[in-house]
Amino acid sequence: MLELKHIQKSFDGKPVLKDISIQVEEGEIVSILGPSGCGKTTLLNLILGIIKADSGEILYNGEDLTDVFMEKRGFNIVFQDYALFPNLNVFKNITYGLKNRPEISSRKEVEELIDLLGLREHLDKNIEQLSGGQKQRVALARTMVMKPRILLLDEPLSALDGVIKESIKDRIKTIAREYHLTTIIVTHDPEEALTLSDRVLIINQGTVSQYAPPENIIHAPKNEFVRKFILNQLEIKRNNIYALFGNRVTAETQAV
Ligand SMILES: Nc1ncnc2c1ncn2[C@@H]1O[C@H](COP(=O)(O)OP(=O)(O)OP(=O)(O)O)[C@@H](O)[C@H]1O
Repeated sequence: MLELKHIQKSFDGKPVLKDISIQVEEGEIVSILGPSGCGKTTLLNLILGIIKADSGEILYNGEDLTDVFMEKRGFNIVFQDYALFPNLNVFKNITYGLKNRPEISSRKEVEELIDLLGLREHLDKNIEQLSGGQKQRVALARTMVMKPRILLLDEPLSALDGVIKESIKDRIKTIAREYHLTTIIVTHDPEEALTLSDRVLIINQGTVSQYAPPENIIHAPKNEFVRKFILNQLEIKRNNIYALFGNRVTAETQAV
């Protein structure tokens, strides 16, 4: 279990995270959701260990990681821009981290992951020959072969659309379930957070606005912010679509 206790972080004297306390169970998928600039990426970086909190504690299975360096925490992140090596092919990108630490994953485990993520037919390709969704899957595979204790994803679906988005969403869920991997995802999209996660952390003004399973957020929003920011956004999306096409669909349906 990952525990954050009273995390505070300011930049240049301006508080970004004022008091964040949450617990993430082993194998859980948690989304961090909130408006632009609310501190989502900052919180992810604090968990990863790239930056340090001003105060508060980070514990993993009871071990205090607050002052432990990033490399020693054993967490791993897939960055928003994937950060793949353009001069290496897909297979070499996936296995890059194993060069110095081959004991982490066996050849069989690497092969299983390649199949799970549907990458077998792309192994010899260069990175620039891949679509956004394929790059995303390579980035996921590259991170997964290193067997992180926690998988961190920064806006993993933001560059993807439609069917590809749904398929990556399913693969993230499958990986989290199959590997019983604690997964923490930053997103600004309420639909993504609510459909992908076991629990959603909603941050507003540096504090936890609500931290609950998606069904609770939908059926029992804890405050005005959750109602307005999260649920209204979904309602507006829906209404926009129906305002555009609702009548026409009905007319055509009736004509048939
Ligand atoms: N290294 C830094 N130095 C100074 N200010 C920073 C730094 N990193 C983040 N900030 C500030 O902290 C605030 C939160 O940034 P953060 O990137 O965590 O927000 P976010 O919720 O991920 O935003 P977005 O959804 O737009 O990506 C912003 O006001 C940002 O300008």
